[in-house]
Amino acid sequence: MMNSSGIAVLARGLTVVRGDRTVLRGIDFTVLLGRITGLLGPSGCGKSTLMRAVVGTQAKVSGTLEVLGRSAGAAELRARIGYVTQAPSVYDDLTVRQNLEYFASVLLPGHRSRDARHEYVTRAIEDVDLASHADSLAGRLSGGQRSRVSLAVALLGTPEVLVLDEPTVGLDPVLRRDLWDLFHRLADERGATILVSSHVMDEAERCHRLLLMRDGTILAEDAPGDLRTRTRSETVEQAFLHLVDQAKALEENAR
Ligand SMILES: Nc1ncnc2c1ncn2[C@@H]1O[C@H](COP(=O)(O)OP(=O)(O)OP(=O)(O)O)[C@@H](O)[C@H]1O
Repeated sequence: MMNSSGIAVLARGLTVVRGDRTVLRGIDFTVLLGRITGLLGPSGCGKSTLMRAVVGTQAKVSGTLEVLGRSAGAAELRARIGYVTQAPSVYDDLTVRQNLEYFASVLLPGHRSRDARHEYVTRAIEDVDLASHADSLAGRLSGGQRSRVSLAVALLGTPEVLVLDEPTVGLDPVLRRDLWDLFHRLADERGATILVSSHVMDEAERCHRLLLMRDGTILAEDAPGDLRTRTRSETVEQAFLHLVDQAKALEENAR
């Protein structure tokens, strides 16, 4: 469902404390509807924490965080957001289809939903290109295939927003390319909004927009091309390093 603002996620002064650390430090950003936004930054900078806040599973969140015009974590958002964590959550002793049928029955309970469930399951399996493994036990799949089962679970019920935490880690180049093609199909054909994290900078070029993070802050929010032009860099990686150096210089001057 579109809203008139064109904004899927809006954060203002978003702060998250984990243990005794302030992991997100009063950050502002927006994620646009129907676009692929890449969340990039080094390990430990707060990408997963930001995603958990967006899907509403993170404690100690303060500031403004709205998703599809509602407060993040609101019960009515649950069916409208698909979330894939870094650890694939699939049952090894069930087949691919059984895994999806189980999650579909949680999403759409009751015998009246049986036909819709069947359609969702079949479509999700096809989306992630696992039709030939639909009857294989999840425990016998490769790592990449298991992560695609997790992605299929997130695609059930055609959510408007997909939050994907490093979905391409450990995948070979062909599978990575296929997954990115799928993300673009989901955005172009279904109007899905995708927030996807990665610490591989070459994946940045595949996104419509980028949020570059460093140490709990947003360094830049821009389209890859604009970011390269603005920083006079040839690659997003160089742009990122340029912005890190700039931020460090500012910090030192402020001391
Ligand atoms: N349960 C926790 N308690 C306290 N601090 C935590 C907890 N979980 C994570 N952190 C800290 O929060 C910071 C951000 O972690 P987060 O997982 O969001 O980073 P990330 O950018 O997703 O990293 P990666 O790319 O390695 O997954 C890290 O410095 C981490 O040590």
